[in-house]
Amino acid sequence: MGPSARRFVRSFGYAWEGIKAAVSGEQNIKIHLGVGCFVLLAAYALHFSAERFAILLLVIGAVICLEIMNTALERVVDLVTDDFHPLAKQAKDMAAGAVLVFSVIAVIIGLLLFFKPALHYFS
Ligand SMILES: Nc1ncnc2c1ncn2[C@@H]1O[C@H](COP(=O)(O)OP(=O)(O)OP(=O)(O)O)[C@@H](O)[C@H]1O
Repeated sequence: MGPSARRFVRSFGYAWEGIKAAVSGEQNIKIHLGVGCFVLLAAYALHFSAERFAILLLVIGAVICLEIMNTALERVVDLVTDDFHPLAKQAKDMAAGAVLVFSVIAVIIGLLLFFKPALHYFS
């Protein structure tokens, strides 16, 4: 393997370490992962079309990515200051707000995606 290929593989290793650190350190990410797996299983059971499945995967992936970015930002803020700082509060609260906004959108998209297949399944 050449040096650039080795660097490429190593960067995957660092990214994997970041994912593991975020998941093990944050209860919210564990919950979102659990809910995501459950929703994917439910979609499979309801025989979702490829298009519905793709949208669902996109939404679940986006929520988890946002959670990881939020966690990264929390770490950076904690690294910069141990003291109370209004800007630190704003930064953390804004990142948490971004997760909240997309989580609400994700629930709405989920309901829209599940409505027809669930109706079809239970009728
Ligand atoms: N250094 C800081 N200065 C000012 N406000 C802060 C600071 N650190 C955290 N806060 C605020 O205190 C509240 C709780 O933050 P806390 O650190 O307990 O949780 P978090 O870092 O947001 O999330 P987690 O519990 O997952 O680490 C939030 O409103 C956050 O913005």
